[in-house]
Formats: sequence, C-alpha cells, structure tokens
Amino acid sequence: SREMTFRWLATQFWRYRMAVLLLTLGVTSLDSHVNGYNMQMTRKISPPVAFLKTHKTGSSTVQNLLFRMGEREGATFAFPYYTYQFSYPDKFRAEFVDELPDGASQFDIICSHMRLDLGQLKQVMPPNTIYFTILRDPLQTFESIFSYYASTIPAFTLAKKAAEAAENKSALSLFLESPESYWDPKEHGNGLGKNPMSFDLGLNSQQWNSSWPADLTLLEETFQLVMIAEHFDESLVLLGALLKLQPEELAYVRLNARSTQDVTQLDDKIKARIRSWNNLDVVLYDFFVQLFWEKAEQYGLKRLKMEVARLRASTERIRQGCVAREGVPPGELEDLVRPWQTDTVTILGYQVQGNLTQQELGFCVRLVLPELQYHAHLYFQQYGRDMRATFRPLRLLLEEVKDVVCSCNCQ
Ligand SMILES: Nc1ncnc2c1ncn2[C@@H]1O[C@H](COP(=O)(O)OS(=O)(=O)O)[C@@H](OP(=O)(O)O)[C@H]1O
Repeated sequence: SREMTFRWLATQFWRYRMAVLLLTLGVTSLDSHVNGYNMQMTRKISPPVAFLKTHKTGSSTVQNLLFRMGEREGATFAFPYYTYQFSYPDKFRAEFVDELPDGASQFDIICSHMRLDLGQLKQVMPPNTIYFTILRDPLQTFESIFSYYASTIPAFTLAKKAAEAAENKSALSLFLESPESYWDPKEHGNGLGKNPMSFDLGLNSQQWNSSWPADLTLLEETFQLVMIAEHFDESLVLLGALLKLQPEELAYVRLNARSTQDVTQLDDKIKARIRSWNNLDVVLYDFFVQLFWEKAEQYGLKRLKMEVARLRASTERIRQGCVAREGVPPGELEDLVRPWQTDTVTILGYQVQGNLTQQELGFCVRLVLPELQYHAHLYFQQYGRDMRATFRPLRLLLEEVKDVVCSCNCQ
C-alpha cells in the first residue's frame, strides 16, 4: 500500500500537468489532423465494454486505446473507488467501483486492473457488454512479471535476496530451482507469483482442480475475444470488428516496454522450469490461442491479412506524425509522459513531435500517455475531483461519520 500511495501522489502531479496541457486546450473531442491525416471522428455510442486488464501482457497498450475511445465518445468509466486498480489482488467486488457520475445512466467502459469475479462484474456492467481480455506467452509474461515485481511480490523478493548472497546466479534462476521454497500460497501478495494470467482471470491459480474445465468454458462463453499479444495486430483487427472501430482509431504505440537490458534471455532449462511452474497458464494460453485462430478463420484469414496491412499502414503514418523518439529512458522524458518505474526495471517511453498544432498535440500526447497519468486525467474529468489515495482505515471512516452526525444533531 506504500507503493500505491506513492503512485497516487505521483498521479496528483500528473493531473495538474494534464489539466494545463490538455483540458485548457479544449481537445477533449479529438477532431484532429495528424500530419495531414484526417482524424475527423463522429460521435458514436459503442456497446459497453469490459476489458480484463491482465498483468504484463500488453494490456496497457489496449487500455490506452479504450481510454482514447471512451474520451472521444464521452463514455462513462467504471473507475476503482480507490486508486487506479480494483483493490488488487482481492477478487473484484461491485462495491469497489466508484459511484455513477451525475447524469449517467450506466457504465460504458471498465478497463482497470482487477482479479476477475464474473458474477460481481456483471452486476456493474449492462447486459449487452462486450467482454474481452489479452493473454501473452506464459514464458514472456512470467519473465516480465518477475523482473517488474522483484521487489513487490514477497516470493520474488526472497529469491532476490538469496541471489544477492549467491554468486553467479540470477534471482530468476534461483527462484525457479525451487520455487516452492520461496512461494507461500497463503501470502496475500504472492498471487501473481504463479500462473499470473489464471490468477487475474479469477481461476484457481495454485493448482488444477475439478472446477477448471467448467471455469474455462464459462470464460470461453463470456469473453467474445481473447487477444493474443504475439498476434497483437491480428487481435486488434478482430477487436476493431467487434467494437466497430476504424483502422485509424486502432492506432497505438507499444506502452510499458522494458529496456532490453532488463529482459533476461531464457535458455531451454529456464524455459522448461517457467512452463512447469506456470503449467495452468500454459493450458490457459494454449486453449485461447486455438480459439483465437478459430475466430480468425470465421472472420476470414485472407480478409484478416488485408486488414492487418491496412492497420499497420495507418498506424505507421500516425506514429510518424506523433512520435519524435521512441524507447526513451525515463530521465529524458517530461513528467507528463514518463511511465511508472519500479526499482528493478527501466520502463521506456516516447517523446512527441515538437512541431504540432495544439489539436495534434492533444491527440499525440494521449497516444503515448502512460496508464497512471491517463487514468488520473479521466477520473478528474469524470468526477471533477482527484482519485482517492488508498483504503481509509475503518477508524477514520467512523470518525468522519461521527463528525457528520454530530454536526447535524449534537448541539
Ligand atoms: N503491442 C504489444 N505487443 C506485444 N507486447 C506488448 C505490446 N505492448 C506492450 N507489450 C509488452 O507488454 C508488457 C507490458 O504489459 P502491461 O502493459 O500489461 O503491464 S502492466 O501489468 O499493466 O504493468 C511489456 O513487456 P516487457 O517489455 O517484456 O516487460 C511490453 O513490452
């Protein structure tokens, strides 16, 4: 929670920067021209969407696209009551969602980190909601999670400490030699330490049990699309068809990427160990990859190839118009566009072009805007106040209630 508080404090700063740069520019509707490309957007009401934001799978890139879509369309976001995620790693509950803002009749988009509970999520979102998520090869997902959360996930922290004492052994290889000796299943913060994607999907991620097949079937029936990070552009085309988005509305830059120096090359032994430790994620991933290609075939493989080419061409044009430099280390980035860092990895960002009109700048900044900054901005836009910091201790809440009651009745 200390990390969360820091993150939140940081977002307060972003909010003010956003307010100066974006809100006063009046670019909340993105009628922009990016380097001659006509981005005239007509307001359309998309069906409501629930995007399950899994960890370290490319999900921030997808979320950014939804943030832009929602902002363009004036959608109402279901935001967490506290901070930018739904009391993670607790299982999602409807009460974690902030109130419906004045004048709104339903939530249109939910896309912040949560551990899924479908029944609870369905209480929040309208019945015609489109559910989708993204999965990534469990090898890359786990390697990314391990390095990003080496100081946050207790099991990984233990391995990191052990590695500091052992010579010539990386924390990752030490952990994988005997994961059970570092990983305590009862430790609340260890959820992402084993089968992280299954954990995010609300499945039993500790071991296979008899409810797994039925749980998988329910996910298959509920999720209209499970994107695959290794086929990101193909996934986007299918998403575009589902949400009726034009290729230029699907333009993106790869967000939240680590510096290549922080990416561990995996040899065959380590790969086998990651697969065995994350065997449920392997099952999950293989299942949905197969389903993905079935959906792709239904869409038409030739048509898919054509649409991917169209998407890449328009995305390239937009990137060239917006991005001056990619893969920029945090020290060289403005606060506004600097991604959140952890003490174990360097996350790279983007510098936008300097010669843009104000309209273009509004569009391009949003394209490269990291999760926390965009979240804080949209929250402020929706509620006219800042995101709440963190859970308030019950004692403080009770004192507040007492104050309110007393100011009415206590004279
Ligand atoms: N478009 C696309 N295709 C494939 N992979 C992508 C894409 N966008 C982001 N990434 C990679 O996803 C990792 C970040 O994932 P998330 O944004 O889900 O992380 S987070 O949980 O929200 O912190 C991070 O992986 P690592 O660099 O291996 O850490 C990103 O590089």
